[in-house]
Amino acid sequence: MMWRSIAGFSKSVVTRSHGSKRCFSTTIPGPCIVHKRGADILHDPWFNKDTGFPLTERDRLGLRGLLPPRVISFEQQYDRFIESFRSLERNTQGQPENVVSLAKWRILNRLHDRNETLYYRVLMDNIKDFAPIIYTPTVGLVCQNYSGLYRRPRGMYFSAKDKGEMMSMIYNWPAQQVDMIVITDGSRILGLGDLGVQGIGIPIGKLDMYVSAAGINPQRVLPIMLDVGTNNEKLLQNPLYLGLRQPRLEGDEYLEIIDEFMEAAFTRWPKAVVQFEDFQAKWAFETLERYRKKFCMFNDDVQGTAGVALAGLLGTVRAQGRPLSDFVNQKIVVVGAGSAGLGVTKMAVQAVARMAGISEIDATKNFYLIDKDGLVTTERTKLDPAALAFAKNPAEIREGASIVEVVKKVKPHVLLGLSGVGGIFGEDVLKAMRESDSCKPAIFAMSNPTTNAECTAADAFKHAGGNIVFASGSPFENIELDNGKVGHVNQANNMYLFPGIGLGTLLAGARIVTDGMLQAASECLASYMTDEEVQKGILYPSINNIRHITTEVGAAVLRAAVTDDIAEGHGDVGPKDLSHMSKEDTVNYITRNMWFPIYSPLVHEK
Ligand SMILES: NC(=O)c1ccc[n+]([C@@H]2O[C@H](COP(=O)([O-])OP(=O)(O)OC[C@H]3O[C@@H](n4cnc5c(N)ncnc54)[C@H](O)[C@@H]3O)[C@@H](O)[C@H]2O)c1
Ligand SMILES: O=C(O)C[C@H](O)C(=O)O
Ligand SMILES: [Mg+2]
Repeated sequence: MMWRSIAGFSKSVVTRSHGSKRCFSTTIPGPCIVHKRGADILHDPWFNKDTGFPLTERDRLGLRGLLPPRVISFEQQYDRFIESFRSLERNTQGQPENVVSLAKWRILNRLHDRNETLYYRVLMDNIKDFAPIIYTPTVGLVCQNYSGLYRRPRGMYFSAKDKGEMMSMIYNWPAQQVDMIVITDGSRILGLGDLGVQGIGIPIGKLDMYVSAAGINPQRVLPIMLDVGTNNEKLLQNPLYLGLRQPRLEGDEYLEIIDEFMEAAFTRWPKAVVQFEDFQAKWAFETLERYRKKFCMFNDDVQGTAGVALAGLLGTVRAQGRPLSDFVNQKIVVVGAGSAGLGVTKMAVQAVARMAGISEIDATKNFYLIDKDGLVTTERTKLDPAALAFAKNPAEIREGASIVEVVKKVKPHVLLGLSGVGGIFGEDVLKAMRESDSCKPAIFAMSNPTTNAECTAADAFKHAGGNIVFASGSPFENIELDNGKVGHVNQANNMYLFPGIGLGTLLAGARIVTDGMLQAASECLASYMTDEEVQKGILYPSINNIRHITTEVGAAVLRAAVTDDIAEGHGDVGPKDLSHMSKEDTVNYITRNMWFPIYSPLVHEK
């Protein structure tokens, strides 16, 4: 059931990702063993080639007569799909944006359901156009409407009703091997809140990025929905809602379910990597602490986001023309003290402490944390213990001060939003950033999807000025400035790190994901951009380069796992082999192990 990775072929693919031109190699891929015949193959998206089955293969697999006679090449199938996508774009012009976005998602999803090889090929080669559909922002809309959009199952569902059954249920998954699992409980889907079982769209979208960016074999990915109920009244009232119609489990009842799932998953696939995604803050932190030393897992919202944000923050120092060591003097206001905001603040404070050789307590001096009740100070009652470390002295600025008050008083170098509240960086806040102590103030509106971004790119450049550095979690177009220059829009999204973290961890055979591995990932991303690019305000690579940056991040993560002495090797490659690899060898090893979508000859085996 397993497709071999195509040694020697994918390397050219990784470097090729610098451009957007597609190419179809003539390299002959290794065979793929299939245990079914006839129509069963046509109905299995892992093996299906649609009209692309060569005649000899049709004979061997019992497909003769089940397809129209003409054999269509992969290239022709590709072109045909792209043409139907473009024609959909033309035909839906002028229709409401949500309608168009969902229509585009549907056409891609249908291909995903039918022919995975072609799906991933069009996704990879057109990632800039298609990521906003299978990932943020459209994936948010899809989750909101999932019960209505649902046609076919994808991934696995473990519900509170499955208690005691999970160890056997996990064997219902048809693939022998699973490398990457992305799990959610649907409690905080992007900035859209509790979407219950409908949050399954997020693990699916994240794993699509794993396949396209990290070359994880799509037969070895597993999206998981842990349905412990929902507190979303609208969903509970919706007769079409597909999840458990009960309030969310809390406390030990909740933890017992997730413990059982983790035990089951790692019993069947001891070498898998599990990514936690879009859990509400309290469970994001609690599960991370509970499992990070026991299982090979990480939390993308807490740790992936932190690494991406830190890379961007270091980029803003370079963009100001200052040495990186000046990071310790940057004043940073973080709006949003949840799983993402706290993760970012913690990692950035640790970086300051390291660079300045000071304690983490002293390193918090230049950080200001704001939540829904305003500036967090030591005067705050009922403060989340994780936020306490960053609470200010109210003598400096009053408890609960608003964003605009803090910005006016602090004149920060960076204003970073992870609040989930759309438009919260209003005109007054953005205009106040003009008084920043930085020559290139940075505004990071990182909340997703687009409607939940703290401000739009256009508003940021209009009100805060053309000299800002801007980044958002969901994509915006670059802005044409009045002076004829371009206001560059960066996408500060954890997609630049999580695929590489997962890939490096997997190929290292790391037992756990250490802070050293996460730091290496962030540093790799930070140093990826050239000085020339950062001077122009370009802090992150183009999404067209995501496969290349992911390879580099994967190599950095793998090497950090070796340094931390937790790499146990992968397949035939043992820990000794890993430790003897040079940086270049590591990149080559990673590249060789990345899956690439191309039709392999199918060989039937009983
Ligand atoms: N760009 C990325 O890569 C990325 C990564 C992770 C999360 N996010 C986005 O960040 C957002 C938050 O995610 P989270 O997991 O931290 O959520 P969360 O629910 O854990 O935290 C939200 C925080 O925002 C605060 N908040 C709410 N309303 C506020 C207001 N009016 N003013 C100031 N603060 C307010 C809350 O008090 C809380 O501290 C979501 O929109 C998510 O999509 C983006
Ligand atoms: O999913 C994304 O686009 C980023 C992030 O994980 C989020 O929760 O917003
Ligand atoms: Mg997330």
